[in-house]
Amino acid sequence: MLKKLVLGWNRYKYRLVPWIALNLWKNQRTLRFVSEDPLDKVISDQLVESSLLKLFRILFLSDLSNQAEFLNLLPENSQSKYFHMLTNFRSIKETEKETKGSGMDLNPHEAMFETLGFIINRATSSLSFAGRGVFVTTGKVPKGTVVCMYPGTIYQQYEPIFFQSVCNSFIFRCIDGVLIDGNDKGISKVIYRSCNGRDRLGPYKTSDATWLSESPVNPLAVGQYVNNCSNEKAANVCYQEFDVPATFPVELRQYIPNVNYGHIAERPLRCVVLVALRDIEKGEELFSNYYTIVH
Ligand SMILES: C[S@@+](CC[C@H](N)C(=O)[O-])C[C@H]1O[C@@H](n2cnc3c(N)ncnc32)[C@H](O)[C@@H]1O
Repeated sequence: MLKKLVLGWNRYKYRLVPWIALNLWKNQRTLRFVSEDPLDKVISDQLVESSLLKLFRILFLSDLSNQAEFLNLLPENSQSKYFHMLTNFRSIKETEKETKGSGMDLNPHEAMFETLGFIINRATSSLSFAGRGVFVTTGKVPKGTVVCMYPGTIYQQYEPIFFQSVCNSFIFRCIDGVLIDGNDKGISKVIYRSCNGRDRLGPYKTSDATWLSESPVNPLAVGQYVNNCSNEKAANVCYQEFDVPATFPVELRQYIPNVNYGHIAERPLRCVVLVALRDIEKGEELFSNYYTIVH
C-alpha cells in the first residue's frame, strides 16, 4: 500500500506547488492524465513560436518611435521585412479607411486583437474566494490557440527558491521539474527585476518586466492569474512548455516575460504558454488544470 502511494506521488507532476499540497485530495475529478512528457503538448512548438512571433512583430512595429535605434542595427534583410510589413498594414488600413497616419499606432490590446483575434484581461474571478482570474473580453479564442504566457523567473531544479516560495501561490512547476516564480510582488518581483536588468544582448533587452505592472507590454503575460478548474467549471486551457530557440529574433526577445535566475547562456530560455482546449467565447473565464499525472 505504502509502496503504491510513493510510486503514485513520484509520478505525480504538480503544477502550482502550495495549492496542490492543500487541495489535491479535495478535488480528484480535476486531475489531468498524460501518458508521456512530450505528449503533454497540445500544439507543436512551431505553432507556439509562430503565434508569439506574429504578436511580437506587431508590438515592435507599434512602438517604432522607441525601437528605431534597434531597427537600424538589424541586418538589412530583417529591416526590409519590417518595412514591408508596415507598408502592407498601412495599405490594408487605408482601404478600410482606418489609418491614423504614421506607424501602426496600436496599443498592446489592439495589437493582440489585430494578430490573434481576441483580447484577454484580468478581473474578479467568477469563482467565490478565488481572487482575480483571466477573461476573454473581446473576440473569440479558437481551439488550439496560444491564449496566455506564464511570466516569471525560471529556476532549475538545483537553484535555491526556498525564501521566494514561502506563502507564494504563483510557483509553477514544469513537467521536467523546472520552476517558474510568477509572483508580481515582494521578493519575487525584486529578483525578477534584478535578473531582467542583468541579461542583455548588446543594446537589446532579452526579457520584459512590464508584466509586473497592471499594464504589460506583452498582453499575453497574465497566465499566472488563471485559476484552477473545478467540478463545475472544466478546464478550457492547458499549460505547455516552450523552450525559446536560439533562432528567435533578437529584437523580439524584449517581449518574453521570463528570465533565468542563474545566468547560464547555453541553456534555452524556458517559457510556458496556455493553449485553448476548445473554442472560448467572449465573457468566459479561463480555467487551467493545476494537476497533471504522468503515467
Ligand atoms: C496562481 S494563483 C491564481 C491567481 C489568484 N486568483 C489571484 O488573484 O491572485 C493561485 C491561487 O488562486 C486561488 N485559486 C485558484 N483556483 C481556485 C479555485 N478553483 N477555487 C478557489 N481558489 C482558487 C487560490 O488561492 C490559489 O492559491
